Amino acid sequence: MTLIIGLTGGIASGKSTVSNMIKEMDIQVIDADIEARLAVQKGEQAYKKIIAEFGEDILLDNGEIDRKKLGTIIFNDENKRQTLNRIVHPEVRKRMMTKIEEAKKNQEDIIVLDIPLLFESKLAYLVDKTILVYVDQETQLKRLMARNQLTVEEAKARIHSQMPLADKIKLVDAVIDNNGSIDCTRKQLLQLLSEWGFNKA
Ligand SMILES: CC(C)(COP(=O)(O)OP(=O)(O)OC[C@H]1O[C@@H](n2cnc3c(N)ncnc32)[C@H](O)[C@@H]1O)[C@@H](O)C(=O)NCCC(=O)NCCS
Ligand SMILES: Nc1ncnc2c1ncn2[C@@H]1O[C@H](COP(=O)(O)OP(=O)(O)OP(=O)(O)O)[C@@H](O)[C@H]1O
Repeated sequence: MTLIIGLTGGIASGKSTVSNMIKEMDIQVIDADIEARLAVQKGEQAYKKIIAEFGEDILLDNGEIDRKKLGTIIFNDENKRQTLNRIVHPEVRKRMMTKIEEAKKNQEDIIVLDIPLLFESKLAYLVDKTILVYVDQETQLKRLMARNQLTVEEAKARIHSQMPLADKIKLVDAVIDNNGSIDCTRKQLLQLLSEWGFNKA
């Protein structure tokens, strides 16, 4: 039996930071953000649909999607965000399901799905256990602004396009508090995996 863990959080709450620690333990991580990038590469169905909906203005000179431009549009317009979600999410789900099936066939003990929108997109049925990477609002805002070079308004628009962490916290099996140091986060992760019977770490 493969234990499937869903790792979620909010934008810039530290999911990639935690999932990198998990990868270092030789546990397979399936990352929804990566699958979403692959799904909109030049020539893919979703790429064509995005151009049909958002126009060729959304492209860079090399024909790839201008992610910065598309981000600015969809994080400031709920209808357009939903349009993009309707195009991209089914493709992401398909890609993740294929990888889950492969992992099961390979009899992996444990795999982790890193899905920012695990609850918003109603994907929790895919996983056995859920972990929330939690930060307080101030830390989230500060880290997001620093990482993506955003103004307060731009960062808040992104945060508000997701379910608040205060609501997600009620839905998960475990919480990793990522307000403190990286070392403190790593300790919580190790403790949790060992509680769930995974001691290879
Ligand atoms: C809007 C896009 C072009 C911005 O690209 P960019 O490279 O700047 O950001 P990246 O893809 O790395 O996403 C960063 C974070 O933004 C948040 N986010 C991304 N898309 C969404 C969305 N539709 N709704 C809410 N939050 C989102 C997530 O927390 C994600 O981890 C891109 O995120 C996208 O295509 N989004 C639609 C697909 C999607 O929902 N992806 C999220 C996981 S399936
Ligand atoms: N404990 C920590 N202390 C200091 N900085 C941190 C900590 N954890 C993460 N960061 C920084 O905060 C930013 C957001 O972290 P990370 O990229 O892991 O978040 P994420 O949840 O994967 O984001 P996204 O949803 O946008 O993909 C990064 O710049 C990261 O280096």
